[in-house]
Amino acid sequence: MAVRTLLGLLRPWQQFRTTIITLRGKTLVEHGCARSMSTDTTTDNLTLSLDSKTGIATLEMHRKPVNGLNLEMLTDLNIALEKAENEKSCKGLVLTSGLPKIFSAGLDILEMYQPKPERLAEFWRTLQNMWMRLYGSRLVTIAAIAGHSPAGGCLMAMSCDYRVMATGKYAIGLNETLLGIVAPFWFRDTMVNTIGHRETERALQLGHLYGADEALKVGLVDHLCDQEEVVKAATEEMSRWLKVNAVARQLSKSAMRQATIDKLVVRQEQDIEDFMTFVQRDAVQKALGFYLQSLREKRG
Ligand SMILES: CC/C=C\C/C=C\CCCC/C=C/C(=O)SCCNC(=O)CCNC(=O)[C@H](O)C(C)(C)COP(=O)(O)OP(=O)(O)OC[C@H]1O[C@@H](n2cnc3c(N)ncnc32)[C@H](O)[C@@H]1OP(=O)(O)O
Repeated sequence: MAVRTLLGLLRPWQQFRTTIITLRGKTLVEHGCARSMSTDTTTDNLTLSLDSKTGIATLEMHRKPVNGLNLEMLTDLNIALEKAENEKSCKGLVLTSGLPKIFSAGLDILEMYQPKPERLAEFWRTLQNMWMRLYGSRLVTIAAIAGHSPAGGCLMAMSCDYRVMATGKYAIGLNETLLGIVAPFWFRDTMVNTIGHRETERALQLGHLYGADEALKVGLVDHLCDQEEVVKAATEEMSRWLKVNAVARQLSKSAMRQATIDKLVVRQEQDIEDFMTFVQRDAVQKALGFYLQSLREKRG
């Protein structure tokens, strides 16, 4: 409190600071404003910025070409989410993409194809941690989806409290079976919690990718709007959520979600082992190889 009061006496130009942090050999540049306690972070993969007036942070993913979730991207996401979580003045987070026509293509398949075991384990643990952080966040989290969002992209969107999606020819869903792989139990649980058991059962087996209208109909997303409006619509919706008593809302969220998170907490090591065994099977490697090939051939 005393620090805040002192900072308030500083002139605006005295309050800005730039910090450079080096992390895993990469450089994060921070532009912070001491008065608002806000901190903006940009990495190769994302930008986190906080609007100090509203307390709404925007987390924009921009890993080319398709926001594929590799180890580095997931690490950056964990750091950004933790930073927003720990920033007292931050109340809500809009998760979006800076790439056209893509929210996220999900896990970077190259992390799973012909992997090095040590990195594979770290990759999966970092994904688990990112999901637990996002799904259990104290913040109001809204996904602004202006593009495709298969598999891991869909998981991230479902882990938010509310989803705004652009109308258009974009697809969202857990399509793992189309790759010859199986969505892990915590992906499945998150979908069951979002659209119910029967719809999840059907969608998972078929690897169904929903168009925007259909996603709205089954409750996979909550609102549709024009592509250019998704972030604005997400921010407008956020202001409604931020009017609710924060403690009551957070306790309600945790009452609904904590049991699902705890299931992974107690099985985290086993889940890593299961993943490693499954992914390194010959048949799975073959299926992933074919899928990667088909993606490449699609481009011609
Ligand atoms: C017992 C069980 C225990 C444990 C569980 C075990 C198993 C593991 C479960 C793992 C869960 C997996 C989750 C996932 O997220 S898997 C990833 C699923 N993602 C996809 O299927 C999306 C694939 N991509 C697409 O469909 C299209 O790319 C997309 C997103 C619609 C965009 O289309 P477009 O704009 O036309 O772009 P391109 O297709 O031309 O792609 C450009 C470029 O990117 C490459 N690429 C695309 N997606 C991925 C990806 N997910 N990973 C890696 N690379 C990707 C694509 O090949 C192109 O590359 P190029 O070299 O040709 O430029």
